Amino acid sequence: MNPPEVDRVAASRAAVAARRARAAIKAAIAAGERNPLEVMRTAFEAPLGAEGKLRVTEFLTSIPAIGVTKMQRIMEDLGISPAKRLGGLGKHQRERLYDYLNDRLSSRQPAPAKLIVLAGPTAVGKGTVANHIRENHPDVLLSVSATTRAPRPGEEEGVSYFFVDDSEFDRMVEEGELLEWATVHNAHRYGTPRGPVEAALAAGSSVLLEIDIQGARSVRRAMPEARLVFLQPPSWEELVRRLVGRGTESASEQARRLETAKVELASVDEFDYQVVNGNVGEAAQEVVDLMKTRKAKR
Ligand SMILES: Nc1nc2c(ncn2[C@@H]2O[C@H](COP(=O)(O)OP(=O)(O)O)[C@@H](O)[C@H]2O)c(=O)[nH]1
Ligand SMILES: Nc1ncnc2c1ncn2[C@@H]1O[C@H](COP(=O)(O)OP(=O)(O)O)[C@@H](O)[C@H]1O
Repeated sequence: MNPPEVDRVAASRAAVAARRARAAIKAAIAAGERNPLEVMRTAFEAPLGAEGKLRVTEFLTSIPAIGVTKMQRIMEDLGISPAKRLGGLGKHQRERLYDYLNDRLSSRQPAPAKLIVLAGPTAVGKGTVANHIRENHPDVLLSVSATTRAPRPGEEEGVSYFFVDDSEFDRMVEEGELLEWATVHNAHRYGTPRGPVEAALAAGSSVLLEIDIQGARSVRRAMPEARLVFLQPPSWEELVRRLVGRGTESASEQARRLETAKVELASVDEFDYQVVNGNVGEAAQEVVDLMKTRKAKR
């Protein structure tokens, strides 16, 4: 071998060894054998060592409680670019990341959630579970949405929804009165009035939003402390049965909603909790428990 080739071989061996060292650190974090905070301290002291060369993205996802979605959110919240390595973080980024993980890892039990978003596919029973909570847990504020759709028989203004026309909805959007809003099922606009939610939270009450998945994503951006609950059907067949059994949509609309439901079911990983709506009372209790008790994340 001539000298440049020797250099290349040595360099590629060093690269393989470095990759192995990083993989070993990640495996040790994942197995609980190394404390992520200690790994960070080592990285900051020796930015060119194996710990320092770990990408922040791979470091975070090796921590058992953090999946890819959560990692992306942390990176976004802390303003860290995905290319960064632990050793390459600036002083403020180091402090923010360290404090974030320190808080998260040292409080073994999360605080009760005050703001819960209940979302899930069409006809899974979101409205039914929310109604059960309204009737049995009067201390929980159920946000009343504004909508541009017409009232159905039996629906009450200000209880089921605030029924507004397009121009009033435009005004609410323009004046920032909505915490989030979305066009649902390609048909009508729905939005969460900001005032009552903020007032209830300020007074220390628990608030439940029963909204669609786009809305859940918007609330997460606007209020990162919100916990997102995905209501699951016991099975796909049962979801179809509920949609057809409700009988409020035409056959073609049912088919369209079921197509959307497939996409919606695939978004479950974005949520903090899953609750299966087998029995309405039990599902409602599970949701309420998230607000009232210190319950471990699942
Ligand atoms: N983003 C958003 N979605 C909402 C809001 N209020 C209701 N929704 C959603 O709008 C969808 C349609 O609700 P509705 O017209 O009552 O018909 P449903 O499909 O029979 O429940 C449901 O998925 C609700 O979760 C809201 O304020 N914001
Ligand atoms: N746990 C449950 N078991 C059986 N049927 C249910 C259950 N929850 C809801 N349903 C029924 O399923 C249908 C859809 O429920 P709904 O609350 O309107 O769904 P969503 O608000 O998610 O669109 C309704 O006919 C409702 O009575």
